[in-house]
Amino acid sequence: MEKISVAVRFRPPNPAAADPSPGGDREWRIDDTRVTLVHRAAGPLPGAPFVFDHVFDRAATNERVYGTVVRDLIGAVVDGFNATAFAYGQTSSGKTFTMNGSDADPGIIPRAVRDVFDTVRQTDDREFLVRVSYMEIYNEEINDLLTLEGRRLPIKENLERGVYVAGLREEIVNSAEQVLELLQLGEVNRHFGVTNMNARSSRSHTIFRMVIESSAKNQIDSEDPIRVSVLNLVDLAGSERNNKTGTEGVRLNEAGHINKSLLMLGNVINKLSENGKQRGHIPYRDSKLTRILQPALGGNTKTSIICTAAPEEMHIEETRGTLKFASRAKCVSNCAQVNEILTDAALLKRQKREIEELRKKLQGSHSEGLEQVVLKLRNDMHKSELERDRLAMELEEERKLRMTLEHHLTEQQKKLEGLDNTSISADQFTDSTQLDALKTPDFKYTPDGFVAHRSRYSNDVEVSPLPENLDNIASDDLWTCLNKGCVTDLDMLEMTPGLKRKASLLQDATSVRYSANLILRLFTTIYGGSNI
Ligand SMILES: Nc1ncnc2c1ncn2[C@@H]1O[C@H](COP(=O)(O)OP(=O)(O)OP(=O)(O)O)[C@@H](O)[C@H]1O
Repeated sequence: MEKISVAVRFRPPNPAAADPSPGGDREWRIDDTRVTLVHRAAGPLPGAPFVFDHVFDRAATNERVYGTVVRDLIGAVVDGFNATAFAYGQTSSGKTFTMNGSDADPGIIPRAVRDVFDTVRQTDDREFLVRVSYMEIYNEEINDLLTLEGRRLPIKENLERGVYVAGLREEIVNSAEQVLELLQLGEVNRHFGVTNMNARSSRSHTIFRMVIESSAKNQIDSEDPIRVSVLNLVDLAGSERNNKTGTEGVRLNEAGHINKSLLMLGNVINKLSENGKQRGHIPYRDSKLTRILQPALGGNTKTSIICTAAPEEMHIEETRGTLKFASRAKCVSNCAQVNEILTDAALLKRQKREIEELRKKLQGSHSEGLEQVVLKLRNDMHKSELERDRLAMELEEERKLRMTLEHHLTEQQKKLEGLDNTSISADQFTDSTQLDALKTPDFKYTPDGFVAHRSRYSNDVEVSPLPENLDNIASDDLWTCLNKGCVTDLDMLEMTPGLKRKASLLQDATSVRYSANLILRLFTTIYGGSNI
């Protein structure tokens, strides 16, 4: 953001007046950048002095005014910034003199035109295309000053061009002389009128515009954007009081339009000068002047205002009004930036370059450490994933083992229940031999048969500790391990003929009990007793 630059210029006392001296008791005193109303005899009058960026007295030449206020804008315009300079002030205060000047002392416009071409010539690395247009706003209508056909031109607006005057002629120019010739043509078409205050009074606001396009001469690098900037040099019509100017008829009508549009300009400046929160809506659309100047007032433009003032005491109130306007304009900020137009290819190339720059930054010393940290984290994460998979596999195997053991347990329990429910009565047997065979051998006297001594079965079963890893032991070994102390000692066995079916029933029952017992212990050892 940068503030609008504001200068005040006092013209010499009107040489055309009967008494060319300022006259009266009061006068404006200039002290560097301060302007104070003083009484010639009594000194400063009540009221704070006005302070501006620059103040020029009657002795100031157009050359000095241009060099102080406008020259820097020309360099900026050639570099791609928009710029606007305009003269504001009451009628006959010296606006046209400041903008156009005289043969002896050319004004801002001819000086700016020459400077633009000089600067373009000095810029070796770019190619330029310069176009000019010249228009006036007369009675709130826009006329093209470079052609008589361009009358009542409409203002339009779109995203690409912003606010523009449709149908305005733009001449491509390549020298200052060419532009100055066009300007002379425009002056012929411009509305002037005779008033009591000015023999050649501007009855319209004029806007001379230079559009400057440039691109890099060396097109090897297609990334270079095209720059398009606009320089507006504006000579406003002056506010006037009818009783002073003595206008009537056409002139009165013109004066009404002039005063109204200047009032709108004042409103826009007032709004823009207010604190951001209170500012609210800016009434740019209330007049054609403020619409066309919109970018210069709070927009993307470097702007300088030269407020011209008359020194005579009879114009003190008008001058005070001009100084107040200038003071408010000083509070307005613009935000100017280089206007670049990128082709698609240029845009792509620019983005690629930005990515490359970011990548290089990442590879910088600081990011090297970061990359190592990232690498380590990635390795750690990979290890964690492997560990997670291994645990998942182990869990799955344990689950399968548990299911198998549960299945065995269920089977064995079923068998046990089957045995418990088996009650054999003596009636079921056809002879007593069969019945005897079911009796405990120890209590049966069988002199000729083999009797297996079962006394050992009453001993407590000694169960060996379970191996930690069941998979490492062959199933037979496991069985031996599990049944240590329970296996029948064959040497101790006395064979006895008996009822095979019944005997096998008993043997099965014994075997099942042991198996169930062992599986139960196995479960208790693996999962803890509560789960079973
Ligand atoms: N700084 C100056 N030095 C010498 N003469 C000046 C100066 N300023 C203005 N004049 C003269 O004063 C008269 C009025 O000036 P000018 O026409 O520039 O006023 P203006 O503000 O453009 O008026 P209007 O608004 O009516 O067009 C002209 O004769 C002009 O030559």
